[in-house]
Amino acid sequence: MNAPVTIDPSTAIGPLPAGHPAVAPKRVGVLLVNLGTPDGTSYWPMRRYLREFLSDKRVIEWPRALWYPILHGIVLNTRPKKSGHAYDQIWNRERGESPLRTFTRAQGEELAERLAGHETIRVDWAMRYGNPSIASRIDALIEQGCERVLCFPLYPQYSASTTATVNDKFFEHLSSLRWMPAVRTVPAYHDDPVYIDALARSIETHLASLDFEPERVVASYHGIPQSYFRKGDPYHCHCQKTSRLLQERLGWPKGRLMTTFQSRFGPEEWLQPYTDKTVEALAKEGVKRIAVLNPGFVSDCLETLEEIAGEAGEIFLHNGGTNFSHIPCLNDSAPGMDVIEHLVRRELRGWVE
Ligand SMILES: C=CC1=C(C)c2cc3[nH]c(cc4nc(cc5[nH]c(cc1n2)c(C)c5CCC(=O)O)C(CCC(=O)O)=C4C)c(C)c3C=C
Ligand SMILES: [Fe+2]
Ligand SMILES: [Fe+2]
Repeated sequence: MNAPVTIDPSTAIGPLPAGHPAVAPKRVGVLLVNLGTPDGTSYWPMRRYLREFLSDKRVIEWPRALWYPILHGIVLNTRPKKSGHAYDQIWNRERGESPLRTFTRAQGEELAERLAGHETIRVDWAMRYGNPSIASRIDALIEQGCERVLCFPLYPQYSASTTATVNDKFFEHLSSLRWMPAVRTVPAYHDDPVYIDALARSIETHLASLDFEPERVVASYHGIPQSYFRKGDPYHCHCQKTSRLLQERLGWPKGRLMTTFQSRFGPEEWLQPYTDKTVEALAKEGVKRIAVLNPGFVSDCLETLEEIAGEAGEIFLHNGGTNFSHIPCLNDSAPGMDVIEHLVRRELRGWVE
């Protein structure tokens, strides 16, 4: 019988017994996770991405027996071409990837720089759907010696269809590991003062750069089906609270900042008022100048660049508006990184001093 190992492998004091696996230094990992992205805009990469995304029960809650025939029989035959065309309008050709991936990488790199004073911290980033996968980046963090990992779903407002599914995927991979790291997840931060202040500063800076003064500013959030809200998803309340705090922080009169919901998918009723219908109605009522921001998106992506900066702008101008401007997401701007850094430092308390 072998003699028991008397050294503490986590501190690696003393020589390891023959055959003992190499012991890495103790580190703390931070994993930023955003929604996802196809690897390319042509049919097959689009189809692979949409298949993974739209097979998620947290995203489409319909019974599988009802949804799968529609998904595989109709959606995956028609949507890849349509979505591929939309991605083509915004694709980052220099890097060969979607803007969401470019911005998420930039956020990861900038956060790593901001935390460089802490030798034990390693920062990485991943996508819930597509690449780099959450599993592959957890493995990479563990390989670097991370025994503790903070998972950061990059969504200010909680929704089961975004925050929860990132955490599901994170825990799914942990369940396959023999030596599981200790973990924490970053909660939604829809009412965090640092986030509200960053949004307000981004609005003020953008409006100051315009050669017109918008009569209305529209805060457009990604929608969810009404049925998810009725089942208890707090997303709608989180969005409303973000808008209220933002309006208070800006010191604007009631009504100047409007809240709307975009990106409907499928036949169900979604959260209202709808963004496209609202900008159309504003133009028809005689409002000439508006600006739109997307407080629920940490990075610009298909839904902000193509659907809002592109389509919503066209709808507004086509119906009588004269000036339309899209206020960029916080992305990797200094105020945006202040938010991410603030939340990560707060959640690492007790793990990193
Ligand atoms: C029932 C379907 C969907 C729900 C619920 C949903 C919720 C939801 N999504 C985001 C953020 C993003 N969604 C993005 C794209 C996107 N979303 C859906 C459907 C649902 N989203 C679809 C079908 C698509 C793809 C669009 C297309 O192919 O035409 C993106 C953009 C990704 C990118 O790479 O640019 C984001 C971000 C939130 C915040 C949310 C609920 C709160
Ligand atoms: Fe979505
Ligand atoms: Fe969209």
